[in-house]
Amino acid sequence: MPRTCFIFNPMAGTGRRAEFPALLARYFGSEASGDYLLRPTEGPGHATELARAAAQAGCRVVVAVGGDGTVNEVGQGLLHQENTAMGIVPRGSGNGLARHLKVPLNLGAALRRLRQPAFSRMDVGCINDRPFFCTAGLGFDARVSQQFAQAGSRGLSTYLRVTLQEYKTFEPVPIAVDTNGQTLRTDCYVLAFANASQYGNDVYIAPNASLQDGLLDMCLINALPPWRAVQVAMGMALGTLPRTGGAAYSHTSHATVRAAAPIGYHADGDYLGHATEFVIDLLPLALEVAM
Ligand SMILES: Nc1ncnc2c1ncn2[C@@H]1O[C@H](COP(=O)(O)OP(=O)(O)OP(=O)(O)O)[C@@H](O)[C@H]1O
Repeated sequence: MPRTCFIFNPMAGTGRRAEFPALLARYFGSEASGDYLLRPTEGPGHATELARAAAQAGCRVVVAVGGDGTVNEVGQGLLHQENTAMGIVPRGSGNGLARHLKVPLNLGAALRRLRQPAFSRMDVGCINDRPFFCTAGLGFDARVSQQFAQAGSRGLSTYLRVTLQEYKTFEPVPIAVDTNGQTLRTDCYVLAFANASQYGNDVYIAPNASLQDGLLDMCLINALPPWRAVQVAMGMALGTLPRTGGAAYSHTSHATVRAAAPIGYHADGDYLGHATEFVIDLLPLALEVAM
């Protein structure tokens, strides 16, 4: 069995897709020589099956070639698999986890590193039993994920357009958050749980988040009048959100949330639906990564 399996989402990102197999051949030799496996995905969820099968067949590294959605699916397939680490070749639009891990955004450079990777472990979050590797959250960011998925195009400009459009109509929902022995009652504009620091595209929701501290950075934004929206947007872009006063932070490994009305939620930018009850947990160092 080859040591490395590349799981390639041909629909991820905004650029040219056909070039990846040729690039892979340049850095890893030909697939026929048995040096690696290349497995294109055929639709949502397929990367999880392919990753699990590759791990069970004995691959040491399974590489997600795509964005955070592909990383999430591959990561889910590798959870609880001994001796298989996840690599990333960032081919998505946002690439939040890859950026946090400082994986080169240049595909050739990312592939070169994977020829002799360094291994480490990272924490994994769960929201209502769905694993997330980068961020999860309730409220406005989930609404943006929901609308972005339906926008018909991807990339930063679509993301910004959708964000502005949804800002005009989004109404906060009253919530109660139980964590660290306390109950916090507030209106929720955004309640984010950050394992990694950013949403992608270097938009930082929790710039101090660590993948190895056994904790999620919980970030609450409870009102967004226009002046605060500008403050929050600037803080996210510059990585200075904690210093703006526009968001309140705490750290947690377990939280429950009850909402007064159904509220949307997402994991790694994938909109998961609406709910009124949420359980958020952290699995310490549950995934091995190869970078
Ligand atoms: N063959 C396919 N056809 C259509 N969709 C696919 C296919 N394979 C995977 N997908 C789906 O494509 C979605 C988007 O992939 P991904 O998130 O990796 O890219 P992205 O959205 O461009 O990047 P990012 O999440 O970093 O912004 C994933 O949710 C995945 O389930």
